[in-house]
Amino acid sequence: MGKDRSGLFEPGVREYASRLEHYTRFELVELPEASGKKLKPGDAKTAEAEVILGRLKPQDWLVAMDERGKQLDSVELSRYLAKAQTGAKDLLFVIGGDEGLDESVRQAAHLTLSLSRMTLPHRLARLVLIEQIYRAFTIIKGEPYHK
Ligand SMILES: C[S@@+](CC[C@H](N)C(=O)[O-])C[C@H]1O[C@@H](n2cnc3c(N)ncnc32)[C@H](O)[C@@H]1O
Repeated sequence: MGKDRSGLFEPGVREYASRLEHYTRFELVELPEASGKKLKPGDAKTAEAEVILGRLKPQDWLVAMDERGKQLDSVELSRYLAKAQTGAKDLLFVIGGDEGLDESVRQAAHLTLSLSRMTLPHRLARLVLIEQIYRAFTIIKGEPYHK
């Protein structure tokens, strides 16, 4: 959720997005956050959830990013990606806005994934996640990036 124009993390995200193009079709979708629109936090999350779930297609595996989710190591994440490839699934990783993700998004998720038990700003979570997706593809290909 939300655009990243901070200049802090976005160059790194762009770099990994361009590296990922060698391995897969990758699209970064920045949906407008509802939290700045004078809605109560709960209402903002519900509004954002409707937009997120409205984009879900039958072939998608939704991965809800949440610090309370399951923790995988990089090799385990690479196996998850490989399994999605084998099953011809599109992975839709969703990072929440300031208020986090609505329960309905977590309920609809194929996997709720934690990057750590610590709360990260969502723009930093985006950078960490995309690096891990890139790393996972290099693991699948047996390339030396992951040591
Ligand atoms: C600022 S955090 C929201 C925190 C919110 N208070 C909550 O309880 O979810 C914004 C988003 O970044 C992502 N995020 C932050 N820390 C994370 C972590 N450790 N693991 C996975 N995702 C994380 C999640 O998608 C979260 O919805």
